[in-house]
Amino acid sequence: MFVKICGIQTLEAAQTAIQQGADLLGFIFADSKRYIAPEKARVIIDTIPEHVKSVGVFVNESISHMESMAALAGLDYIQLHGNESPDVAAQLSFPVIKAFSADADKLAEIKQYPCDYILLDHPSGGGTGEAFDWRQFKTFHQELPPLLSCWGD
Ligand SMILES: O=C(O)c1ccccc1N[C@@H]1O[C@H](COP(=O)(O)O)[C@@H](O)[C@H]1O
Repeated sequence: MFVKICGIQTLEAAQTAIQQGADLLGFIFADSKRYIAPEKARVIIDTIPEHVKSVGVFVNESISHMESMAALAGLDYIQLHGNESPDVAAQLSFPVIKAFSADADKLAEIKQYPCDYILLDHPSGGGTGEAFDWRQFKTFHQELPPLLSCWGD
């Protein structure tokens, strides 16, 4: 099991997530009640152990904005959580996690997307905490890059 805990805003939350076995910590740089400024994220990221990786979540931002936020915060991964085209992902200098709405009909589109991880989310979007029926995607991993599944973290 590979676990990502998203919406980290405090050192205490990061430490608790790590103690509970998180592999990835997510920092929200999109419009959200869980937003964190990159400078504040940097302070937290500087304390996390090497085996835990940091992820910055963005929604439909420019490449230059994401690159500079990622450098400022010291991110390991950029998560694209909007309608970013494959070109955007291909131009980023950071490893990419691409979020897709959990829709079995999108398999062909998802397969073409250049990224390191796929993240499946409820069609209502990121940060809603809505669960989807992940059992319908049980066999996806045979055809896709590594898969992260969201259900209200
Ligand atoms: O968490 C947020 O506030 C957020 C805002 C905008 C885009 C993505 C966001 N979070 C990411 O979405 C997934 C799913 O969240 P949830 O299960 O709906 O709470 C979460 O893992 C974050 O990566």
